[in-house]
Amino acid sequence: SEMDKVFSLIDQRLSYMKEVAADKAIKHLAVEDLRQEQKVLQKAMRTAEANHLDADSVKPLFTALMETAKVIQYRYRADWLTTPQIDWQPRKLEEIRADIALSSDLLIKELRRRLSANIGFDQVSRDRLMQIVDEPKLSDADKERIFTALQTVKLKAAKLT
Ligand SMILES: C=C(O[C@@H]1C=C(C(=O)O)C=C[C@H]1O)C(=O)O
Repeated sequence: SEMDKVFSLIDQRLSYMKEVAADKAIKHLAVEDLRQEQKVLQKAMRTAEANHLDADSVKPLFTALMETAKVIQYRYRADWLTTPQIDWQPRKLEEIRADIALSSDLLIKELRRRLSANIGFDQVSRDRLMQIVDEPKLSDADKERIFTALQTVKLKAAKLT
């Protein structure tokens, strides 16, 4: 439903991580790419600013999203050490990253819509997040981190002129 849009976009962003992990595993690349993380964070803050959100307030959210993105990748990678099971062809990293960026942009726009309608993140919405973000490699504690970070996102303060 409309109320769950934020959570399904977060789930969508996380759903790309198995494919990212597979491409990196095949190429023997590290999971963590700090240069890319810097880019993702900068872009999220710019997009937030353009969407009337407080740019600094999206930092904890994107930090939590990138942390959980790495958690998922590390867990798949660990599994694949003992039971190699990449019997499919992942897309190139740049292609997957374009999809990830699209999910991030849509998430920010949806956050703006939601906060502008004065809909926040209460206990009921926490339970919805727990249900909708159903990435098998994430624990409830991982999801709880995302929820806590979501609660700090705020609209830009109105300018006093
Ligand atoms: C998803 C990736 O893996 C990690 C997670 C990132 C993210 O969530 O945006 C960015 C860089 C990596 O540290 C990636 O490399 O693109």
